[in-house]
Amino acid sequence: MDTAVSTSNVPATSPWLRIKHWLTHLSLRQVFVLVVAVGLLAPGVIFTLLMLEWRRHELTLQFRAEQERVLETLALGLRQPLWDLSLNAGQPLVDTAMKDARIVSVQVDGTFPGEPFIAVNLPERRQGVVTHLSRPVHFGDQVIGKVTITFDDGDLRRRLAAQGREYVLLIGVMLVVSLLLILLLLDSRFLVPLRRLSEQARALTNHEAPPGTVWTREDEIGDLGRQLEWARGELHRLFGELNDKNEALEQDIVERVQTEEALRASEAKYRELFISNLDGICVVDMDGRVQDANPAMLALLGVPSAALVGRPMGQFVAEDWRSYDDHMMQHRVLVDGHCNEYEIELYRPSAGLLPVSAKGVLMRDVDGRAIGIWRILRDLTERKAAAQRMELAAKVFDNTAEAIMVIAPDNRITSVNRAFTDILGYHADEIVGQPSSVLRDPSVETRVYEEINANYTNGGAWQGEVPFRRKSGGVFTAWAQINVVRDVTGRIGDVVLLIRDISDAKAAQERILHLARFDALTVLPNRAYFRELAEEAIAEAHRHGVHRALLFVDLDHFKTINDSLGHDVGDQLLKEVASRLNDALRAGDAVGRLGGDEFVILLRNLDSGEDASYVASRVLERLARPFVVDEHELVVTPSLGIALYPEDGEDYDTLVRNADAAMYHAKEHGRNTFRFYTADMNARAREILAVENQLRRALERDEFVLHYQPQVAMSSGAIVGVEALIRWRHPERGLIGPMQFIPIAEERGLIGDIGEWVLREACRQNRAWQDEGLPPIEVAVNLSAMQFYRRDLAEDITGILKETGLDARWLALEVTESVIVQDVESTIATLAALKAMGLKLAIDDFGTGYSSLSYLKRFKVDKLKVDRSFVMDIPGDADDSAITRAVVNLARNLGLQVIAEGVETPEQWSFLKQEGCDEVQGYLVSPPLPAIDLANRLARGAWTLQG
Ligand SMILES: Nc1nc2c(ncn2[C@@H]2O[C@@H]3COP(=O)(O)O[C@H]4[C@@H](O)[C@H](n5cnc6c(=O)[nH]c(N)nc65)O[C@@H]4COP(=O)(O)O[C@H]3[C@H]2O)c(=O)[nH]1
Repeated sequence: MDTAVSTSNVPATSPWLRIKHWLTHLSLRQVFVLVVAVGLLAPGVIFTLLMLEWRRHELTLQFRAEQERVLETLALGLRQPLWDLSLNAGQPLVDTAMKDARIVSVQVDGTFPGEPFIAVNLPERRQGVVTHLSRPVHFGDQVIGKVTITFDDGDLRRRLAAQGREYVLLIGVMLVVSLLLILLLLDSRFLVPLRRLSEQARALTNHEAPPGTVWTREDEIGDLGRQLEWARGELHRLFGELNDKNEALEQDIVERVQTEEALRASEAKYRELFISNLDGICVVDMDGRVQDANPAMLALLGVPSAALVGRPMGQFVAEDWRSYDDHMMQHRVLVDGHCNEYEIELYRPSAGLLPVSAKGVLMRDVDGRAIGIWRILRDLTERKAAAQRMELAAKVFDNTAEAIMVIAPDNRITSVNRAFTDILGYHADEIVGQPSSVLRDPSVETRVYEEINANYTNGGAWQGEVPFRRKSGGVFTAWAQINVVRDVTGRIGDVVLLIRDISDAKAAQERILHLARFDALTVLPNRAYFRELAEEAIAEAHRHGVHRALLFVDLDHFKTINDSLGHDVGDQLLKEVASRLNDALRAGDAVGRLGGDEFVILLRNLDSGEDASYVASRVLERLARPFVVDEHELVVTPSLGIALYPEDGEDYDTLVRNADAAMYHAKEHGRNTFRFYTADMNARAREILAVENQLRRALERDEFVLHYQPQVAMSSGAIVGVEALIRWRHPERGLIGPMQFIPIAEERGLIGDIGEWVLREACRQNRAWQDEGLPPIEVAVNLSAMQFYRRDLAEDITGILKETGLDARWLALEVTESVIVQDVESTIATLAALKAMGLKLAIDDFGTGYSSLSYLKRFKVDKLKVDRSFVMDIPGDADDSAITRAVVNLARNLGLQVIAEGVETPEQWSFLKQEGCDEVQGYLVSPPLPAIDLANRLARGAWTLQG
């Protein structure tokens, strides 16, 4: 750097100085190259020049000799030709000489004047310096001519130049080889070691890490290197030691500073701890005087620092506790170095006593000598209040009526109250520590409990019904309120369960639900619930594309039984019917009660409509057997209507409506049967409804009229009685027969009033005929089941007879066989009562019902009426003839009269007469006639079979 500066200051004027400056800045390698180059080049050049000069001289001499020799030769050779002046002889000699390229010209002159004898000149050979040499030609002693040769030294010069180039090349090669060898030597012997020395020296100056240089050479450089390496190693070691000492010193200083800082921080921290501690802390000396107190202690005692510091601590301990506190300090703290927490009361000058927990720790100096006591006091007011609350909570826990159970996070039961042991039957010792799962109802899927667990774990609280298992194994449903207690970090701690046994409430709820769904009497699904079931089944059928059937079941004449035998009997009967209906069904089918005597059956397993008819038949069959209720043997037949899903309706209401219509149809067709719904039934159902409405007003409007059909004695042909048959003079439809409205009136409960009207009118008319002076006859009146089973039937009839003035013996009552067998015992009693009044009694439609012959004997009837259905086909039909014959014989054997109805032909008449029938009634004698016509007929006298 300094050199460079000085370089720039060198005046550029002096070339010598510039060269000197340049030389001083050359590197060692450059200097060596320069020295070797100059050292080798200068002698080489001088040697070359000397050699060249020597060579030129030698070649010049050699050239001169050759010139002399050529000249001599030619002069000798031309002596004769010149003498002879023979050009032919001289010319070849000259030409031979001219073959030498260095000869430019040859001229042979004779001594005679004129032209040279021979002259040959080749000027183009002239390239260098030319030399003219001449020699006389002697012949003997005579000079006869002269030979002159011109020589060119171009060849000589060329040879000299070539020689020079060879020398230069030789010297160049020598120089390069020498330089290379020298540089190689220089590099390996000097420059590389020097560089290493230089690096060593640099490492030495920079106190760098030891390079680990090893010098093996034994020359001066190696020696120097080793010395340097040793010096560097020593220096490094010394620096290392210095550094270590330095670092140790620094570390020492840092540690000391840190210790001081830590001490300061610790002091500050402990001071802060002391100041900010919520517990009252004070330092008392060995005399018990307060040295220092934290704000909490001042607050605890309610005094300022000045009032406490320097005062004996004992002054602030309640008198009662002073000696105890003193004892703890003297015998615990001073002896053991500390004491456990104990309770005392502080005396606060301005606020009275305060319960505190106290603690003491002995303070020692560095030599372990006791120098004071740390006194730590904690307000116990809150803790005591909490303890009281805990005590209260424990009392509540123990005395509450609900079972309480606490479950730890590991699902083990940690505590239970008394109610728990009462309700679940476990003693606390038995259940505490057990997993809560022991209380699970084993029949309930674990999943249910897992869901409950998840609910309260996620929500923090949950309440609902949980099934539990008592120790006894019994299970019950409890209403559980579950609360999760979390710690301050939000982690789930204990789980508290309040368990209330709701089995009773649940049972009550189930009963209510049952009541809401099931008919209380028959325990069948009620109207609403059956609808639910049916709608469900319909929806299911809709989904699966299958069939269903709805059967509407109505009991024939149930109202009669209910009204006559009382509701208790009716209820019992319905229960029995329900039970038999249930029995008639297959699994999966259902029966419900719509109300009264109406039942519905839902058939689920249905392949076709035929299946429904099988079930309907089975129902008919099951209900056909008499029911025994309270000693009454009752026969109840049902009428069934069947509607199919989806053909007859796609919803429940439509299906019920259509099944109902079909049921009416069944009733119209003689009851105790079933009918499938057909589209026109609804029209019929509407018509029935219309009829019912009109019927209700028909009595008021006096639209009924009685026709009378004569009954004649077969023996005499005399009219012995008439059957009163009702007709309805409908304002629009004209005269309507009883079959079109009596079943409806019976079904809708209208028959009572109508029947009473018929009775009254028939009695009135009969009395009127008698009053007219016509021969007295019996008037037979049909009694519906409902009328027949009315409790006050006898009373009513007595009243009517009295009212109309008809003697009882002129009134006959016809009751169908199916009615009287409904309740045999009642029938017997009723018939006896009627009989006692002096009335005549006939069993209508005899042979169609199921009357047992034993009953027949007990029924005090006067007459059996062979049903028209048998009479119709006699005498042609053997069966009907046999039945008719049997009935006639039976009547005779029992001492009863027998009358055949529906007699239309003389053959029937003859047959009946032959069999011994007493009376006949039928178109053969007369159709039913208005009263006036009948009177005329009566007046005409006896009827005889024409022809
Ligand atoms: N084919 C045919 N029929 C004959 C012949 N002789 C009479 N009849 C009909 O047979 C029915 C006889 O009455 P029933 O068997 O008591 O059957 C009666 C009876 O059960 C009921 N009925 C009629 N009036 C009353 C009534 O005032 N009260 C009650 N409860 N039922 C009545 O209506 C049923 C039908 O009465 P009606 O239509 O008047 O039909 C009458 C009568 O017109 C005959 O030779 N051939």
